[in-house]
Amino acid sequence: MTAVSVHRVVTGREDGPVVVLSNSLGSTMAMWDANLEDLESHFRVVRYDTRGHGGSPVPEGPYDIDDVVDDVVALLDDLGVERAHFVGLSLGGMTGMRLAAREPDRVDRLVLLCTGAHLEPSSAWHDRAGLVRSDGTNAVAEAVVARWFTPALLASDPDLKKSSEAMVAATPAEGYASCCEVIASMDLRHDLPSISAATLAIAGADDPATPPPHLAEIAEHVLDGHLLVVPDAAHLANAQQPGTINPAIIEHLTRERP
Ligand SMILES: O=C(O)CCC(=O)CC(=O)O
Repeated sequence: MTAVSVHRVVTGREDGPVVVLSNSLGSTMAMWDANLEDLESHFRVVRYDTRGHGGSPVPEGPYDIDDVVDDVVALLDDLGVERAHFVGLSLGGMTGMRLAAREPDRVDRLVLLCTGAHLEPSSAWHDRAGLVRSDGTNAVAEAVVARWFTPALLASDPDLKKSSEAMVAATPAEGYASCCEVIASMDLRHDLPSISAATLAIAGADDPATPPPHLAEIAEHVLDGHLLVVPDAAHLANAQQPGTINPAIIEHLTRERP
């Protein structure tokens, strides 16, 4: 499939190293709001909406992992960026793993949050795609957000629950379903040993969607991987625990090279 020109916003230090932020299924670049200010003081920050999400085009599916990677390569080419750090959560992390394995010259360092190299069973992703195509993204919004944040946080912050469910429900059904099919057909386990970019894998201790063993597998099999498990965080750990995660990302991306 031809790459699409994704919706992007570029902010932060004009002279800083470039960091690309890649969102999760059912979200937009707004999922990085709690991380932005800290990252902008160190980096040129490129946020984008994965195809089928937010302000990006919604080509007819199905898509596969190489389609979403092609979009990132086109984005970097368009911005004249030869090589960048890449920070991705869940679907965004899968995009980062495949990009780093397939286009190693384009990726400096990687941060992979709440993601997995292979999410089974693929039938569950096809079922979710079918449900969304027939009933819309509103049909999955409440269940999805119940995995994004811990139950205690959702109970104490009804506005967060409401705005997060609205974000999922605003995702175009065809875009959401086609990205479910990216996950259904994706198996990056064979890519991991060829990822040479220094990789920080961050897990939410309470993430029911991609629990810590998924991130441990990634950290163990890439060439230079480290694992951080963040307490009191579910699937959108970056949004629930920015006070822990922002410094960890900055430290990983600015650490002196050995
Ligand atoms: O968040 C993602 O990008 C994929 C995993 C997911 O959809 C989490 C969930 O099960 O809702």
